[in-house]
Amino acid sequence: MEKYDLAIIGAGPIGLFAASFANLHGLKTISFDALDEVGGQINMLYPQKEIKDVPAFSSIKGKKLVSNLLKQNTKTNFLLSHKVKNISFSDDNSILIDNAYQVKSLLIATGLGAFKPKTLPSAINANEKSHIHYSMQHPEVFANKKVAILGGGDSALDWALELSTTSDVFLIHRRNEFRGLESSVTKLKSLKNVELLTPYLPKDLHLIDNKMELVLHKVGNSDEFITKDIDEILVAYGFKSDNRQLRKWGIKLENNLISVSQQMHTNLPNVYAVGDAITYPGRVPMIALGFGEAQIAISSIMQNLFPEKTMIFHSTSI
Ligand SMILES: Cc1cc2nc3c(=O)[nH]c(=O)nc-3n(C[C@H](O)[C@H](O)[C@H](O)COP(=O)(O)OP(=O)(O)OC[C@H]3O[C@@H](n4cnc5c(N)ncnc54)[C@H](O)[C@@H]3O)c2cc1C
Repeated sequence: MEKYDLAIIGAGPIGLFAASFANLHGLKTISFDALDEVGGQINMLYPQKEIKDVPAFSSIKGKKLVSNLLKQNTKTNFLLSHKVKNISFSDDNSILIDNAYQVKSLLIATGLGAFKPKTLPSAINANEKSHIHYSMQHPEVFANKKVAILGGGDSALDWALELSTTSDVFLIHRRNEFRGLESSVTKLKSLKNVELLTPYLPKDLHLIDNKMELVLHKVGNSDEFITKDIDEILVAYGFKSDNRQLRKWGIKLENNLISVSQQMHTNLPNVYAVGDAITYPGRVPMIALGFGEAQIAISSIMQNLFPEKTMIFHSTSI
């Protein structure tokens, strides 16, 4: 049985920062994530976005923020592609995770839950699958190609803008209106290498000689179809998140989010929670706010584990 002071479930931005702050306090920490890479929503949804509201950076690319957070984690043991399914409590109040890891404290930083992309409903064979993508983690795959982006929300618009610098883009949405910034739509409409196709839905896909034909059906008009030659498809239909296990673990939820005290403590002994997984009056889903919650949680955990220690936050007082 592996033993740790602290386990963190979720290696999104908030779990990553919590782990590095735990490193600073000398806590032996293990961090789990269901995905095969750290970075949570940033990595999956907007690695190329210039984030402008993280303190001390006038602007920082999502990907860079995640790699900076990872660099601060010199001592964390990361266990990726591991979705935590079970937690149970021993008589000494230690916590068993998936019956293999024994920890003194647990920090839940699972965001809205383990997420999976909403996939294309049409039947797709294995060859075609290799041309269908659900994230922009590797933008180089699309460079100098014809790319169909499916969807009408923020991610579809951001990805279309990003790829318009390197590729020919078809942005395909089932409605005439997009659910995102009007300025992004105006900008996309002005670009020669971007075609907005609305209201269309993908109907069929053929892969012939490594070239794909995407057949589109005009919504509301049963016999109007158009065909586009494309190289890659980027699906931006959003993600399904699953945090059902929280209920199973006995954690008190409010509107499917975890209720916490001001110390980020849940209703269970030695179990804390931070980031988009939690709720309290006035909370907003922002990275900087989650970083502060991580500091509160780790400080509470330190005080709980080592009550005899005086927590020194700064050696000089004012
Ligand atoms: C398109 C978009 C743009 C955004 N832009 C900004 C912005 O500019 N500025 C800003 O401040 N915020 C922004 N946000 C919000 C920000 O991304 C979130 O507030 C932040 O990601 C929350 O971090 P988190 O670590 O709490 O959760 P997440 O990033 O959701 O990470 C949670 C992690 O937990 C893992 N997980 C879940 N369940 C389990 C399990 N059972 N076992 C193992 N692992 C599990 C998941 O796989 C995931 O990696 C944006 C969000 C979106 C969608």
